[in-house]
Amino acid sequence: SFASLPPGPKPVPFLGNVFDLTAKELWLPASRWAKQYVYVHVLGVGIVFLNTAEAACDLLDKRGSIYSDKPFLMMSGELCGCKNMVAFTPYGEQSKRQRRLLHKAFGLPVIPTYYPFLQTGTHAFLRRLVVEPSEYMKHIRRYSGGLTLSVVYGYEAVSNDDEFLGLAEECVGILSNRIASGVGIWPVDVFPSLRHLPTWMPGAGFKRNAAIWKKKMEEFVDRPYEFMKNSMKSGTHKASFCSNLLEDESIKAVDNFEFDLKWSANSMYSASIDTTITTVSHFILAMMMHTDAQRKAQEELDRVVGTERLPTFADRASLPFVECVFKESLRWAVPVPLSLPHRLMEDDLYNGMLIPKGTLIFGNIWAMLRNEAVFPDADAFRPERFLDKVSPEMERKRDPQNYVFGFGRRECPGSHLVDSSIWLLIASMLATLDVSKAVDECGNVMEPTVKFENPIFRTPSQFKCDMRPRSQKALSLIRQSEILTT
Ligand code: HEM
Repeated sequence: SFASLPPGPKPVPFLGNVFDLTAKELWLPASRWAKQYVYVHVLGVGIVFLNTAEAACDLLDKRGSIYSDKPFLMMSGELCGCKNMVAFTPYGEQSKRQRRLLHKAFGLPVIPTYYPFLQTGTHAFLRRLVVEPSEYMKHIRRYSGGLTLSVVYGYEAVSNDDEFLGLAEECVGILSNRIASGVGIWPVDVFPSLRHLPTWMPGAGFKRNAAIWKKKMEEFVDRPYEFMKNSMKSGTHKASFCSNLLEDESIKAVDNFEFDLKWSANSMYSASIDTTITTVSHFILAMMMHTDAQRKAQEELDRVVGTERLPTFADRASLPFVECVFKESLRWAVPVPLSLPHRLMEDDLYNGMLIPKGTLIFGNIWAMLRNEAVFPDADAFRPERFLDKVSPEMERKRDPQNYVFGFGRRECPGSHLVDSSIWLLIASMLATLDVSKAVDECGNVMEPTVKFENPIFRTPSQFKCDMRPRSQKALSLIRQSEILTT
């Protein structure tokens, strides 16, 4: 018998499921179309959404040798110049070299060497937040972009309007809202000859946009790198991931080293910003909606850390409820809900279905983290769920960190950094701030309304909230942190 394709919504002739693939919250219909796996196609490009952890593990992890490629896309890769960004590089020598560099920068063993950086960055974030709480999104951007700029390039962002931070905001915005919107497939990806349309012709608007975006992307990759090289030349540089590697003669000898370094550095920088913003905004939203959970975490911090100092990594093991808040924030946020696409390199058979070579595979992380069998009352923010005693197997199954960073050989190389950086940010905010719903001029409590408009990241639109120091003592701890760290 012939194996059939996985189920999915009915396509229209020729165009396929173009009309089903909305740019907003695509993870919602993708979860509804079928329980386990969904097949759609756009202009003949096959796409599978994997809605269960089992399917993601069976295919993306266990069959990683054929499920780790990336699509070659004429529009994003070639015309917009993104093909050497780590999330776009085909599976092979280049992607392996780049991932080795990322691992050198942010692999598990090196994370503790960043603790002082993370501490200083977190305290500076708190200081900005108490001065200007309504601008929390900008402060998170400055924190996360600033952290990678300084660790990766030795560059210190001087203000929220820093030029490199602005460039990153603009470029990541173009990438996710324009270039990769929907599932990121453009007519020119399917009919490469369209690239030869003269730019002035109707229908060639994509070429004019691509030319503008490509220039921006090149600036985004080149300018921080040139800053770092110039400061090395003049001897004014701060030691950074890039400068350390450039001074290491044995590594420098590897073919394509500088090219890989430049693009890997940019990938670390660009991938850390919107993901951190999304996670921390969800945490703030959750705390203002669930003051009971906030109080419980604060009581734990007061009992374990006291109110005479700010929390540190040494406290982490003694703060089980803060850990639950951290995990639940990641689960509830699902910062990258459809992960990033992988491309299947050969025809594959799975549970009697045929998945053709070239199919793009999206792990539907949103659906996995809303699975009622593992997370009862899954839509609710309920940190206590992680305190329920369960088997070691279930313990692993319900750990959001096993999902939110994607799967297999393309899994997020920033996961260890995030585990430390966002934990400290959350613990420090809980220790010092009270978060509640904002109140308008007439004294009415304002219920937050959030929308999710970014096609790649589940970033909540900015909402109003009230954030203030828990006490005079907390405020002076925040202010003193500057003196202590400088
Ligand atoms: C809460 C924070 C973050 C989340 C939820 C997150 C999530 C993800 C996900 C889902 C993927 C796709 C994995 C796949 O294809 O299966 C990914 C890829 C990636 N992430 Fe992250 N990420 C976060 C932060 C970071 C940070 C801080 C860095 C900086 C080092 C980073 C660097 C990357 C890179 C370079 C890739 C592409 C990897 C490849 O294609 O080989 N991420 N991330």
